Amino acid sequence: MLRVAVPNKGSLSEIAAEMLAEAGYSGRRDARKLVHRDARNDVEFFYLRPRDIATYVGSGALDVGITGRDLLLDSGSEAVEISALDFADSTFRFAAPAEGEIREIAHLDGRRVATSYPKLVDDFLRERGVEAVTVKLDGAVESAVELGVADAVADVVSTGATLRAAGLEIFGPVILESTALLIGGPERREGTDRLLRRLQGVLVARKYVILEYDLPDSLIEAATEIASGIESPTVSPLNKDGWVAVRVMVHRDDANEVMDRLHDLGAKGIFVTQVHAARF
Ligand SMILES: Nc1ncnc2c1ncn2[C@@H]1O[C@H](COP(=O)(O)OP(=O)(O)OP(=O)(O)O)[C@@H](O)[C@H]1O
Ligand SMILES: O=P(O)(O)OC[C@H]1O[C@H](OP(=O)(O)OP(=O)(O)O)[C@H](O)[C@@H]1O
Ligand SMILES: [Mg+2]
Repeated sequence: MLRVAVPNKGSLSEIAAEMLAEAGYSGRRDARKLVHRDARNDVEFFYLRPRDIATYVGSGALDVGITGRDLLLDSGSEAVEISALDFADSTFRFAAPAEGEIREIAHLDGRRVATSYPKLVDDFLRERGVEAVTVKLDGAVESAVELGVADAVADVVSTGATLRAAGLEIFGPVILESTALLIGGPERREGTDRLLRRLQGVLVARKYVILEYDLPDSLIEAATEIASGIESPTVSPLNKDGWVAVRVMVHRDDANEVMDRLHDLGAKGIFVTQVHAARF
């Protein structure tokens, strides 16, 4: 039975649970439950703090887990990235008071940097020869400067709204680009590949739609240039001389533009359907 670590709280938990459900797994019904066994799929889910997941997986206590790249690297665990999961994208950045003196990482020498990711920050600064004191906080790190416990912060940035609201401005290089990951131990356990294929199926289903339309067969080449599909479009005969039916996968975000272009080319009866699941 594959033992899977799933985030029980925070930014990752809801989408992780949604993806597993879309991938055909049953999940816990009660948010206080710590373990859920999906016997049909031969998987057991352990609901854990996102920050602890890399520790469990790296030690071999659990086989795989869903967590953020920033949390994985900060943990110092031996767990490895198996695949990115296309959610919880963020960058990890330094920030200091706008109009202040700290404008580059060299200015952090001898200063205090508040963060929830002390290893990530220490490693980054040490490699660049900067000696700062990291102040470990659990969250709401942006308040640390205003409240006088630090001179700068290093934190997760998505829209930047939290930093702006605290009067802080980003400076220095990107510390890390983070995203949600499927992680595993140093050795890949049996059953991991099946979970990975299912999650990748969910990613494809979220990203693509199926476009179908009818077209004079003389226009197939031009239509393929507009939408070429993953391999190539499926073209079937219609019961009308000189016409074909075409089926093709397109990026969800491009679907309307592609439909407009196919319409202008001469396609008829263009419609879009959802992909519910996929295997590649
Ligand atoms: N605003 C955000 N946008 C995108 N990803 C985020 C955001 N905040 C946190 N993350 C990502 O979520 C993961 C952090 O998990 P964590 O549980 O700490 O989330 P959280 O929202 O900070 O939860 P909490 O603060 O309630 O503990 C990290 O990988 C981090 O990069
Ligand atoms: O750039 P933004 O879109 O504003 O998002 C970034 C903020 O989101 C997260 O905070 P969260 O809500 O998780 O609170 P926390 O600081 O307690 O972790 C993160 O720690 C930043 O503070
Ligand atoms: Mg947070």
